Amino acid sequence: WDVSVWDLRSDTVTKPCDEMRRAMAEAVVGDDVYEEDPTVRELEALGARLLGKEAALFVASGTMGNLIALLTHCGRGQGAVVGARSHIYNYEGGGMAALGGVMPLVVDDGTGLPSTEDLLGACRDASNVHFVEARLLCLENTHNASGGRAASPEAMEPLCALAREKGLSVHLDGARVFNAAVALGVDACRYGALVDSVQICLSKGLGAPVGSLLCGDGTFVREARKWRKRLGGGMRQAGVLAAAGLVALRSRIDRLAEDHEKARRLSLLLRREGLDLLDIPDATNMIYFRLPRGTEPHRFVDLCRNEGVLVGFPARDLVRLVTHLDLPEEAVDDVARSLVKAVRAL
Ligand SMILES: Cc1ncc(COP(=O)(O)O)c(CN[C@H](C(=O)O)[C@H](C)O)c1O
Repeated sequence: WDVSVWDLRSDTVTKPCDEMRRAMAEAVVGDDVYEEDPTVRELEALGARLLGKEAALFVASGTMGNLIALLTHCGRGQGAVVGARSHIYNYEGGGMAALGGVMPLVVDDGTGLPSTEDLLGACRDASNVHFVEARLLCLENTHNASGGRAASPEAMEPLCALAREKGLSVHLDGARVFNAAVALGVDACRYGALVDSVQICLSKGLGAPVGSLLCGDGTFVREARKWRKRLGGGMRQAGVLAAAGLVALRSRIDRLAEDHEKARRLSLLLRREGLDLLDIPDATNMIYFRLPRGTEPHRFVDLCRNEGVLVGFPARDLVRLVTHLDLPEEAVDDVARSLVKAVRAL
């Protein structure tokens, strides 16, 4: 592995392998706006099957998949219940408001999932002219800001049942749902069965260069396809990209356990050297650790880069490390040594 720098900023940095590049070059393609690209159709069918949904739509990114779900489920002035620390609420440019006029109804998701009490509190009496009508509950699994924490289907079930009882649809931001499924040893279908729509990323731990799938029932996906077109997301010969996604879904799901093992081992090594790691229940491929108070983030990032490691900074004194398939197991010890050296140099 002749790599000068190990990139642990995110699992979004994974690059397509030779197998994907061959599949991309050889992909049979057609015009996907006419729904005639056979490789896109095959990818959508496989994604839907893996999540136990009727249909799926290939989209350019996880953000686009989540946005299309919000626009399909909610009308202008209606509310989507979102976690205060969720990606949808914090890192998608406010698309739900900017493009959909959808009102975020923010609840605490400190443990990765909101409580049923907070969900109930967000579902206010829509007949009262003062209140926003909640139409959608958005969940995130694994939960990024909680450290890539995986939630079990059992943990999600009461929220989904209450949402249904209150007449809300449920969307799962499943950018890393396969990390959750693999970490907890459950079939991803069990998550799909709990929700009305689920967005899965092909371009993170699964290693495809581009894209996500938005899965749901046929009616939902037909409406979502219309929203994708309105957003300019209708793609022509996208089978070139979908071919990589097929390799990802066919052969990169189970190996996510390797990324989780790398994160476990790296955590052990960093803890042993006294770094202040956050305890993450049901951890997957992420590590968060605190820096000494008052550390200038950019100084630490530079120190790490000088030691050959790129790190992420989700909050002022919090460092995030994400393991992935482009970080080999044998590099973990080097990464640990480099990070400890950078902390010691602060
Ligand atoms: C839970 C979740 N849902 C959606 C997305 C958006 O996916 P993309 O739009 O980047 O494909 C992300 C990306 N997360 C990225 C990362 O973790 O490095 C950054 C923060 O945007 C995500 O973590």
